[in-house]
Amino acid sequence: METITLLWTASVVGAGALYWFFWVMGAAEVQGKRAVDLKMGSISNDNVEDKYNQYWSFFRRPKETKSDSVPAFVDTFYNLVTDIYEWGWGQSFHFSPHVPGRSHRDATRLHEERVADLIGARPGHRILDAGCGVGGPMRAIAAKSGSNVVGITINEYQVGRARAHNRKAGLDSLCDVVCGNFLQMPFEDASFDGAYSIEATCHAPKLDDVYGEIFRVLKPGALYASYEWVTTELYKGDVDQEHVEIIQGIERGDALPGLRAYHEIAETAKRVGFEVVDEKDLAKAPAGPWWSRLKMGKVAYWRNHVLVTVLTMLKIAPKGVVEVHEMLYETAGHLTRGGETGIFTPMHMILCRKPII
Ligand SMILES: C=C(CC[C@@H](C)[C@H]1CC[C@H]2C3=CC[C@H]4[C@H](C)[C@@H](O)CC[C@]4(C)[C@H]3CC[C@]12C)C(C)C
Ligand SMILES: C[S@@+](CC[C@H](N)C(=O)[O-])C[C@H]1O[C@@H](n2cnc3c(N)ncnc32)[C@H](O)[C@@H]1O
Repeated sequence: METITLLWTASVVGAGALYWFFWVMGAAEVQGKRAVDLKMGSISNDNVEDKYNQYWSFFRRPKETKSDSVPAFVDTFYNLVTDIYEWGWGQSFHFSPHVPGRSHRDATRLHEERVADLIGARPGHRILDAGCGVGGPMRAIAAKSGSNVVGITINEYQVGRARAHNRKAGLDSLCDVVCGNFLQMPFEDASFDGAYSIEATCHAPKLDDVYGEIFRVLKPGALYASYEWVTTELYKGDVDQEHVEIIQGIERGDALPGLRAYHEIAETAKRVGFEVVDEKDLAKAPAGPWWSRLKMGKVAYWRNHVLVTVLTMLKIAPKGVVEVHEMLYETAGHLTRGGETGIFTPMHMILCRKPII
């Protein structure tokens, strides 16, 4: 083959490989975010480093002084991670039990639809999603049940993303999103027919405050279901240093003011006035391991790391993305260990009813 032909073939193959690496392999498994569109939420590019440092300074403060600043710290966290989550995970920011023979997308949807069944959502109902992210669960629940879902998130950037996804999915007549704090919600008393939260109330410094607010806005007789992040009965923090390190790693990488123990969930629900209808760790057998999706990805993580590094060097992605991506990679390790040891679950399900007085 002539040199010119060789060079020509090499450059075509090289360009094809680069295209595949960045755009095909690097695309989210769900349509939406691509690596080239990564942003840091509503943080301007010059402020990313400061915000990232501000995020870490939270963990250096004594526990008592942290409480008031939690919503702002959680908001900063979601500015930093929302796009990376969407790009590398999808529009639903939660785990689900692995279902043999089904895709991650199906397993995610089934886990969300279970909530609609638990709370008996149906057409005409107004349902609250406390901590809605970019709305993956809200769309699945509205589509399955025909109910109207109102989501609340502390992060303004997520509101924009969620509304855009709702429109694109043709579900904006059923799904609404507001920016606000679920510890002080801008909703009338007794104005919802049902409520749920998926892996969100773990961000509340005091669970009583968010459960109390949800209790207030529900109509008497209405149901509330939640998937909670908790330590299980296997957690032995007083005698096992590895347990402590895993749990602290999860807290640091997921903006948590402090993980709760599984028994605190029903205690809190009863304290604010709910009747507990059911409670179950959905991660327990026969459920497939929720953490397997995190483990499968060594090559994917490496590819993503190369991608964010190159995109940052080219100034396509903002400075700071690499650091945030590294933090998430480490967190994935802690979450996986939490799952393997059985000391942590992200799906401690509780179903409660507001009594009819
Ligand atoms: C409920 C919460 C979030 C749970 C999960 C949706 C996220 C927890 C850890 C995240 C990730 C870890 C590793 C990332 C990887 C390095 C990157 O290349 C692609 C994205 C990740 C897989 C990312 C995706 C979302 C998580 C699984 C908390 C915050 C209460
Ligand atoms: C891990 S995400 C889960 C999102 C969604 N439930 C899902 O499964 O896709 C947690 C969500 O809780 C929201 N959140 C955390 N603290 C909040 C607060 N004080 N008020 C309102 N939303 C909050 C975050 O903004 C984020 O949207």
